[in-house]
Amino acid sequence: MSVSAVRIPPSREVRPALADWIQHQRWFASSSKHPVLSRVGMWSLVDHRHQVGLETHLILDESAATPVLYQVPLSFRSSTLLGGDRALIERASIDGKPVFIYDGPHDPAYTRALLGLMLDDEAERSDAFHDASAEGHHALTSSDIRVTDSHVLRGEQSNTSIIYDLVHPNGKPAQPVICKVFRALSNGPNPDVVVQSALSDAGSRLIPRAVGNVTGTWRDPREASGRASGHLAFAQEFIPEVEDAWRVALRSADAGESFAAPARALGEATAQVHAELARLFPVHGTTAAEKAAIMASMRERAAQAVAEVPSLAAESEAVEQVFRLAEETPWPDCQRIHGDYHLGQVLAVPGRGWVLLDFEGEPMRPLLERSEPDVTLRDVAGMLRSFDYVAGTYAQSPHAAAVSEWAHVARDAFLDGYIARSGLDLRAQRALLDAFELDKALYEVSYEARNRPDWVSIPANAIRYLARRDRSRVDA
Ligand SMILES: Nc1ncnc2c1ncn2[C@@H]1O[C@H](COP(=O)(O)OP(=O)(O)O)[C@@H](O)[C@H]1O
Ligand SMILES: O=P(O)(O)O[C@H]1O[C@H](CO)[C@@H](O[C@H]2O[C@H](CO)[C@@H](O)[C@H](O)[C@H]2O)[C@H](O)[C@H]1O
Repeated sequence: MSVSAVRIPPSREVRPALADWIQHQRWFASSSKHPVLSRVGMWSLVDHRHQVGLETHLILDESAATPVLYQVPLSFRSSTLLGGDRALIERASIDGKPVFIYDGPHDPAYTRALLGLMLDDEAERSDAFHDASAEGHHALTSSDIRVTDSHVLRGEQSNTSIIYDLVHPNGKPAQPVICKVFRALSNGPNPDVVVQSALSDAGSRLIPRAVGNVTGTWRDPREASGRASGHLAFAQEFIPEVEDAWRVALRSADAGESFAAPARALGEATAQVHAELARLFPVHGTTAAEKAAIMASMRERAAQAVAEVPSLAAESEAVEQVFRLAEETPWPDCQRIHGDYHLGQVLAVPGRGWVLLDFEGEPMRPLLERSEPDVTLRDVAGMLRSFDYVAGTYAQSPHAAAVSEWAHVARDAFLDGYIARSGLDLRAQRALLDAFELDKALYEVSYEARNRPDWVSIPANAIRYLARRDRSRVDA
């Protein structure tokens, strides 16, 4: 029986079962026990068999000081989805008929329609009441493919990623695709899509090939104009059975192996991506206003970190001294960068080397700010912090001292690789690099306090060290 005609009635109300389900999702950011939810938009996709209703609801949560808008794709079936028990949100009765409502990314009808929207450049509009639309765009290099299977990527994720198994029209297996469905929506282009699509269209092998994306416009009570537009989903080549650099590094540190060669290669890859970004996007001398804004943001983060971990107040003067030194040195140019660069954002791909992911920037920054040109040293500093995190992870183990040395060697090798490929003498920019590294550790204190309180000591200890380290040495 077809349920494609079934619609949740056009009200702003969110059904109680859906409200309850949303609160338990990993991507639901609010810590409030009483979210204030309303439906502000919706669009439908067309199931190619016309048997499943596919609606994407835009649900606003106003329980926090800053309201958050979520993208919630749902599928409506007249009978149960085989193997879909864990994705069932509600068993409802609409217009006297039984309807099974599922989390869309787990329903093959939704995943197929979503990829089709991108590859066929289709557009979907909702009615006047729901006032939203979605449009698919295929990438330059996308090819003719057919979906054979799909599943949701497991693990801790702030968005929801769908992995597709695909075949070419002749039945031969095609490279699988991963499609990230952005959950928290903001006005403006998403840097993850913009930056990686540009790199991919230019033929870069240092990021996964782009396949397509979905953009949308919607009514948005958070905007002064009442409307917003931005990216809703992004599909890329999926590189199966690979590990990220964080896992590779942890294993290497645990085994007591030197990470010098991989870290050097990572430094080279990082410099290469920065060079490609400088070719594809504008580069300009950092203005006094940009410098002032970055320094102000560093001081804001320092205050925030002290608010999270009051004992860090003892470091405030030393932190300020690092910032003052940074202000006095000449600054390099501004350009597009990764923005939240760490070992978890890099894949180790046999035969291809390091491949960078997730150019979305720091999740705790507003989206529009994350698309602004920045100093490449921010990425370099992010990765230096990540090597320190490996050491921090083993801080209580019997071989803590050896892992600390492991991290020191890895940091130095990473800088060597970056310098060799970029031709920039990073060590001559030590004062500024130190400030960016301290800034990242300050950000991490707030990030960990909110997300993984057990980890706070890693960046907090780093702040104590970085604020007071001997600056007469030029190594990492
Ligand atoms: N193209 C890809 N190929 C292989 N694995 C990927 C790919 N994209 C993402 N992943 C895996 O998914 C994880 C989450 O992806 P990420 O882009 O960081 O999502 P999020 O922004 O939701 O955290 C990555 O750490 C990686 O393990
Ligand atoms: O990957 P995301 O974009 O969600 O980034 C956030 O989460 C990261 C943790 O998953 C966090 O990274 C911090 O922890 C890493 C180890 O798990 C470490 O390698 C990084 O250096 C450290 O910053 C990241 O800061 C945060 O934005």
